[in-house]
Amino acid sequence: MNTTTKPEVEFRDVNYSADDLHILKSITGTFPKGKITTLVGPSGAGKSTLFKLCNGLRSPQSGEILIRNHSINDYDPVELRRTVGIALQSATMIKGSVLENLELPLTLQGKHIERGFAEELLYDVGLDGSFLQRNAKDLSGGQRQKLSIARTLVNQPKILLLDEITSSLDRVSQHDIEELIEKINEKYGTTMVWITHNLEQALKIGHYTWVMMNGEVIETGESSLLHAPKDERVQQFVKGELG
Ligand SMILES: Nc1ncnc2c1ncn2[C@@H]1O[C@H](COP(=O)(O)OP(=O)(O)OP(=O)(O)O)[C@@H](O)[C@H]1O
Repeated sequence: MNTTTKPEVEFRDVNYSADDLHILKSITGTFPKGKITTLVGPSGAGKSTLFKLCNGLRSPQSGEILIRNHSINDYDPVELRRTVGIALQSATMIKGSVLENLELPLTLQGKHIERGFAEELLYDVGLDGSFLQRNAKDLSGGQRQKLSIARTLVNQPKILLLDEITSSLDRVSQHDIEELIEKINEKYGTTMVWITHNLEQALKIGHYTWVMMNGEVIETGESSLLHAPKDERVQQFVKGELG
């Protein structure tokens, strides 16, 4: 990895256990600032758990996590949630309009969204302003995912965690989402970390890649590492011989 790239998130020997299970083992590494890092690995490798550590939903038993050069422990929970946004495969919506769903992060703070900002966010994800009054439950899967991404942008996060956001979408919607993530990354300089099972997507979208297995980080570097991994287990994984 290019050593001149600044880390936006840094893990120093991080260990996490739950129910006597050692889920994350001595995680050390960085997600570089302003770049898209893809996180790949077999099912159960610990990828989603790593995300939960990044946004404070879980705390490690040992080690240190730095977010923008500050210990995660120094952030108050609201500030951390604003700094680190997360979008999930499920793109869960509340009952109501697109507008009500979009402004949810502000409603929770007792505020409303300004119309112009709402329209800009929809524009960023390829939806026009006429969507605002539509019922969120009538959106297609791809549109719902776009709205979910727009909603994470309301707080203007510096870091965006994307957990399998295209896995349940058809190829066209998948491609749409990939393009808009690249666009958002360029427009706002948002640091992105994207968990994906799709290695083709990881190669296409990621500037960097982390490969995780059994709670460990096995290989990291520029995404092209997936063409010629050094580690034998990663070689097997990219050939589809592991989960
Ligand atoms: N609270 C918990 N208690 C016990 N085990 C847990 C808990 N949370 C996660 N695990 C286990 O930790 C391991 C890692 O889970 P995690 O969801 O992070 O993997 P993943 O790499 O995201 O998998 P997938 O690609 O299938 O989503 C799994 O074996 C899971 O069952």
